[in-house]
Amino acid sequence: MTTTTSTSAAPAAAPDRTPLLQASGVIMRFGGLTAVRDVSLTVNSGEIVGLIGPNGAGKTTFFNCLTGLYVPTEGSVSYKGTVLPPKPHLVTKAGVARTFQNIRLFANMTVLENVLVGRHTRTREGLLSALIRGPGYHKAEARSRERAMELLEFTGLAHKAEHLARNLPYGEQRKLEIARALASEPGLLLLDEPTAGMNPQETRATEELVFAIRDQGIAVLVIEHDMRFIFNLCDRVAVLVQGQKLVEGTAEVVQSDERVVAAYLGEPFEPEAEAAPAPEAAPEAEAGAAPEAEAEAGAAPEADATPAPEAAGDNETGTGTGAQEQENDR
Ligand SMILES: Nc1ncnc2c1ncn2[C@@H]1O[C@H](COP(=O)(O)OP(=O)(O)OP(=O)(O)O)[C@@H](O)[C@H]1O
Repeated sequence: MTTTTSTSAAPAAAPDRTPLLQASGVIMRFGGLTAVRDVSLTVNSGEIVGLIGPNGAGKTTFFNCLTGLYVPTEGSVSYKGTVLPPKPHLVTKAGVARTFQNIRLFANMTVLENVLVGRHTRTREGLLSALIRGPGYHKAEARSRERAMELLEFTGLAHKAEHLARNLPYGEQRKLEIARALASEPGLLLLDEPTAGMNPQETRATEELVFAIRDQGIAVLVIEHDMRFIFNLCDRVAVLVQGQKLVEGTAEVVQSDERVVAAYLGEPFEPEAEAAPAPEAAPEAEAGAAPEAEAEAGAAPEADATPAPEAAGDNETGTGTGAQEQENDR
C-alpha cells in the first residue's frame, strides 16, 4: 500500500490579497526631466501601502500617472486586470479615487454638497432625468443624500453637513476630501499627504480613519512625509528617490535599509521618539485659493493639458476628486 505523506497541511487562512492596482514600468518625462523612472508597484486588496521619498522624488507625479491626470510616457496602469483609461473621471468610475496634496474642495458649497458631487460617477440619472425631476431622479437623489450623510458620519463631519466647506478648519477639510473620494464607492483610495499641516491629534485621528477605511474593504495607497504615520499604518512601503523605486517592503525592512536611511530618513527611524511637532495652529481654510479652483473647475474641469492633452475639453467631473482634479496637481 502506498502511503502519501502529506506535507500540505492546510495553511492558515491567508488574508485576501488579490492584486487591485498594478503599475508596470511607469516612466514620466517632462521634456528633459524624467520625474518617474520605470516604477512598478502593486496594491493588493486589503492592503495599506505607503509611498515615501524626499521632496521632488516623483511621488505626486506617479499618483497623477495612476489616476489619469498624466499619461505616462511609458508603462501601464491597470486596476483589477483592466488597463485604466487616461481620464480621471473614468479612473474614478473604474474604482480608484484620490485626494490631493493641495486641498481641492468646492469652497462655496456645503459639506454635504461636496460629498454629493463625489457621488457623480455612481448615479445613473442623466441630465434629462435631472431636468424633468421625475420619480427616478428624486429616488436617486434621496439615496445619494443618505449615502453622503453616512460618509459624513463615518468621517466625523455629520454635524457640519450644512456648513460651507470654506469655513471648516483645515483638518476637517482634509477629512471632507476623503469623504468626497469615498462617495464614489472606490475599491482603492489614493491619499496624497493626508496629514499635511495637521496637529498630532488630527494626524492620529486620520490614522484611525485610514484603518477604518481599510476595514471597510477599501485598499489604500498613501503618500506621506510623516514617518510615524506611515510606519504605523502601512503593510508595505515603497521608497522613491529621484524618480526610482529604491526599496519596497515592510516598515521594518524599509527602516533598516541603509540606502533609505542615507537617501531619505537621514537617521534610523526611532518608533519611540516623539513625532516631529506639527504646526500648532492648523492653518485656516484658504478661502482665496479654493473658490478660484472652483471657478476654474466650472470653466475647464480638465485643464491639465500639458501632460494629458486628450483630457482637455472633457467636461465631466471626476468623482471622488472633484472637478478641480483636472488642474495640474503641482
Ligand atoms: N507638470 C510638470 N512639469 C514639469 N515638471 C514637473 C511637473 N510635475 C512635476 N514635475 C517635476 O517632477 C519632479 C517630481 O515632482 P513631484 O511633485 O512628483 O515630487 P514629489 O515626490 O511629489 O514631491 P513632494 O514630496 O515635494 O510633493 C520634480 O522635479 C518636479 O519639479
